[in-house]
Amino acid sequence: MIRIDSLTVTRGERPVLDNLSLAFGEGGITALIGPNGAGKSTLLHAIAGLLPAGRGRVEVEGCDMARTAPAERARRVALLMQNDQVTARLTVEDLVSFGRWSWHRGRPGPRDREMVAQALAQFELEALARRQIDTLSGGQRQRAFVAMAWAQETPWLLLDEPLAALDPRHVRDLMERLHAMSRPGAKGARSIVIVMHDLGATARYADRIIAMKDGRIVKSGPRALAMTGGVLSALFDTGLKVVRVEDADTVVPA
Ligand SMILES: Nc1ncnc2c1ncn2[C@@H]1O[C@H](COP(=O)(O)OP(=O)(O)OP(=O)(O)O)[C@@H](O)[C@H]1O
Repeated sequence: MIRIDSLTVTRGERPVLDNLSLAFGEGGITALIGPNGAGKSTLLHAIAGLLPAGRGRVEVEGCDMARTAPAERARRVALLMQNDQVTARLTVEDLVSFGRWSWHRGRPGPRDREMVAQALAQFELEALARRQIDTLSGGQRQRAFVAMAWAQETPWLLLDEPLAALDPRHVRDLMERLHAMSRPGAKGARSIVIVMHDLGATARYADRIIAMKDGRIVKSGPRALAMTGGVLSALFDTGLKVVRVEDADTVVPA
């Protein structure tokens, strides 16, 4: 369970998260949606415990994240930040191995090697394992970062716009994979919170949405109920509607 109580985060003069309260349970994909500057990334950072303790409280499975040591936090949530970059010369395998740091602290064991191998397989990176990160395409690099977060083996996976550099096939492949691994009861199931701008993918794959605007929650709940044309149109200040095409929902201009 993630529980957020009266959370206010101020940058400069104004609150970017404004007295926000919210709770949601394990399992499935929770999509954070909303216009640029709504506060989605800030909320993800707050859940990961990366903001200084301020007004309000964020708990992940009963743990007050702003007051928990980094290594402890890193066993509860893995955060993939937006536009994560590496400047060092690293291979894909090296990068994915970083996901295991909180477990081995510099002395990788068999479990660490097994999880890195699984991560490379899960995200179709085996053929790229020895390539330097800075020689990859944007989409390949993005997959390598998601694999690193996955290898951290946390119950919660927080992903900030992981679809940004992906072509349609890789959007579908990644979302299918995340969807499968977030099913309650799946082997090693993860609960996934994901910032998404792709409303079509949100309509198709999210189980739950949290719609944010101006640092507040406009609507949250099961996707099928909360993600309506009315909510989306008000959220993005443009006419949008949810329609069913073949077996899945998608979003089109109203
Ligand atoms: N370090 C900072 N200093 C000042 N303002 C900041 C800082 N970080 C974020 N903000 C402001 O906080 C607000 C929320 O930013 P945030 O990145 O959380 O939004 P977002 O919903 O993730 O946006 P986007 O969809 O564009 O990524 C924005 O107005 C942003 O300019």
